[in-house]
Amino acid sequence: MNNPRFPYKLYLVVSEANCKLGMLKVVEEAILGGVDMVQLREKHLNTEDYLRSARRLKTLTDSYNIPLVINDNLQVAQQVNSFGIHVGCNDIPPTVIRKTWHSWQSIGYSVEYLHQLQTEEAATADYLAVSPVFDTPTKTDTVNSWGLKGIETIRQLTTKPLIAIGGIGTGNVREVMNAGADCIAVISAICSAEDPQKAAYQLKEAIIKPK
Ligand SMILES: Cc1ncc(COP(=O)(O)OP(=O)(O)O)c(N)n1
Ligand SMILES: Cc1ncsc1CCOP(=O)(O)O
Ligand SMILES: [Mg+2]
Repeated sequence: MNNPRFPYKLYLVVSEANCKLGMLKVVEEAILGGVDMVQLREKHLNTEDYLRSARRLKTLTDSYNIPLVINDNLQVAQQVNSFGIHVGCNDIPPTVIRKTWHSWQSIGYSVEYLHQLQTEEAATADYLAVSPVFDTPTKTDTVNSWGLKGIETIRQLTTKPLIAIGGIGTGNVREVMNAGADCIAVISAICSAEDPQKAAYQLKEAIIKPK
């Protein structure tokens, strides 16, 4: 499905720890391979170190005109003037972020429970993440794996852009898109690849060329 409000198809989520080849190298290669949105997700850094890392990454993503999203930390997101912020059920609510966030800045919100779709928080978000689609060792503090049926259900209940995340790779990306996702977000499929550019290219091809 092509959504003019959300043109991004392949969304890379990174942290220094997840990128054995080095985060900046992985991100640059992934952009060259076709990634069109990047999120910095550092779960264990203090705000000062998170900000330092975010500034370095923003310089790189800006040089390719690729939007940068900051996970969880509004202070870091504001200080680097990021394109977006991504939050979940246990983070700062989208309605609170919206009060200080520029209208052009994007808010992503993870959907872990169906009832979230009826909330002001989901209504305020610019896009929703179906989180996680499949079980993944990369994030284990999850409540429910939606599966393909879950994407189909959520697709019928909202017109917001849907990002699918969790356990997605070249082997299942097409069925995830066919179930109704607008965009695929990955960590290990690119960050753990020996050749991140090739991995990104293959994912993007599978996303944009339906078979
Ligand atoms: C694109 C995207 N989707 C989902 C998540 C998960 O967010 P959250 O539920 O807040 O969990 P943490 O990432 O903070 O552990 C995400 N980060 N990005
Ligand atoms: C951050 C996040 N949110 C839901 S699943 C997940 C991890 C996705 O990692 P992978 O692509 O390696 O399964
Ligand atoms: Mg979070």
